Amino acid sequence: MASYIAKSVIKNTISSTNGQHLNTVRTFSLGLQHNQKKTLSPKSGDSVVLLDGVRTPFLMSGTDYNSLMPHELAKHALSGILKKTGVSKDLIDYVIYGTVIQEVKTSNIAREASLAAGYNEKTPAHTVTMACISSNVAIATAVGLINSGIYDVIVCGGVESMSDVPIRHSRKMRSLMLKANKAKTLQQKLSLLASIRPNYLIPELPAVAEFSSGETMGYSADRLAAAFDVSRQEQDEFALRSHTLAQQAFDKGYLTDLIPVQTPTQTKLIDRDNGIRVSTPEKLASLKPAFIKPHGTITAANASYLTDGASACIVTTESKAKQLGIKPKAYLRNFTFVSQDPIDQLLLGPAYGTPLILEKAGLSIKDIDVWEFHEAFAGQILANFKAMDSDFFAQKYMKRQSKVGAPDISKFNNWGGSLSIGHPFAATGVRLAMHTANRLVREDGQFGLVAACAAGGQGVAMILERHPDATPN
Ligand SMILES: CC(=O)SCCNC(=O)CCNC(=O)[C@H](O)C(C)(C)COP(=O)(O)OP(=O)(O)OC[C@H]1O[C@@H](n2cnc3c(N)ncnc32)[C@H](O)[C@@H]1OP(=O)(O)O
Repeated sequence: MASYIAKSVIKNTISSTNGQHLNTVRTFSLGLQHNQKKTLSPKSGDSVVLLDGVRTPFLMSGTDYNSLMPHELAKHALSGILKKTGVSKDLIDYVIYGTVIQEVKTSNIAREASLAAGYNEKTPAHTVTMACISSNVAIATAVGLINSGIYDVIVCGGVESMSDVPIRHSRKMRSLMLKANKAKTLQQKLSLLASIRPNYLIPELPAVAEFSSGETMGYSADRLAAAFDVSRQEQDEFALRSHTLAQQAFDKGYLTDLIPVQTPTQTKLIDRDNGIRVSTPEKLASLKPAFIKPHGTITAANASYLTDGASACIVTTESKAKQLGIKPKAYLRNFTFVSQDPIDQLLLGPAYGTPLILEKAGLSIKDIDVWEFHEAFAGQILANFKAMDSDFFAQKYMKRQSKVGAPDISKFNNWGGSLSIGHPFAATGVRLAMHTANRLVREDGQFGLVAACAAGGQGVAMILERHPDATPN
């Protein structure tokens, strides 16, 4: 790690195909050339950087964040990022914040959470939603605003609370209640009351399902795993790997984006994720299928679970970071969003996004030192690997000449992932970016690739480059 920071560089600029400058950098350590690396830098102007990021502990829904409204949970991340970086609230130009299952009372949760966190009331805030990649959208939007010279310092992030999802009356009951509101006489009110039928009282529960097909994410993942011939054992092994690596990363103190939370109803400080659970192959094998019964292969243990949590990060320019005297974590080099058939390719965002982003950035799979994919389901990750490693898939579905290849597993989600750490939908994007940035430092890498799938058959891929001044804390 120290060797990277101490390296001096000689840059030979070569124009890459996408118009970015692909610089060959000769690196030296203790005066000896030992390595050759390349760096991506913008053609002109400042680089956009991920200054730093934080997240609350991610908790299984229905546990210690039970009593919090989502904006109350989000405020911990929003105040936490200011505390961690020392950036004054008055320097924040804008806030972009994601959420997926919206609390109707706080539809612009970005604003409510900023106010709750004590941000300057003069700082505008808007909410974004793109399912599980909402905080990736927040980051990408910030990069655009900064690159266009509109703002300098933007806070991005996301929150999800699955402990108190909006449960609605049935459509018929809602319509009747609205009519009752307008009824003028007692007789009109009584006649509406008399029209209520027992089935009107059945509530509408939100489902983690695709609107266009009605299929749950789990059901779709089960079909995907079967289509790519991913076995139950492979999925269980991957899930166990995720939990084991997350536990190790926590024990070693690597999860430095984690900030403790004190809720009004809890006396103890919440300072760790509570869904990490290193089990045994036998226990995992004993679990029943959760979605397609009785023959499906997705279980509670090889699926991500319903999670509460919030994240926040600061996106700014390299020169602004320098002016503030803060060492950035990483450069935000490039991103792409992808979209495909939401029925059969719902969860294949990483397979579609990875070759595109590598091409855009002028990199190859071998240049990636750190891989961070969102683990919606173990079967979904392994299906993505198979798709990425298939010439047939590349040619038939992506109209590409050949496969991009699967990630090197020794560089993949080395601190666990959404299966183990949890997946509060809109908060996960920042968690992925921070794991990437912090792993690049600890693992002495240069480029990290973040990718995730999202409802609607959408996905994201992003390239981060380690900042030479970055520290792991
Ligand atoms: C783009 C995207 O991200 S799409 C993904 C969106 N997210 C989703 O769709 C969420 C998917 N997950 C879910 O819906 C739920 O977590 C489910 C349906 C899979 C499981 O829910 P539940 O049945 O409530 O899970 P629960 O926690 O009770 O666990 C069931 C059993 O598995 C066991 N179990 C769960 N996790 C583990 C584990 N890691 N190791 C060992 N056992 C485990 C539990 O102990 C329990 O065992 P028991 O029956 O012997 O008591």
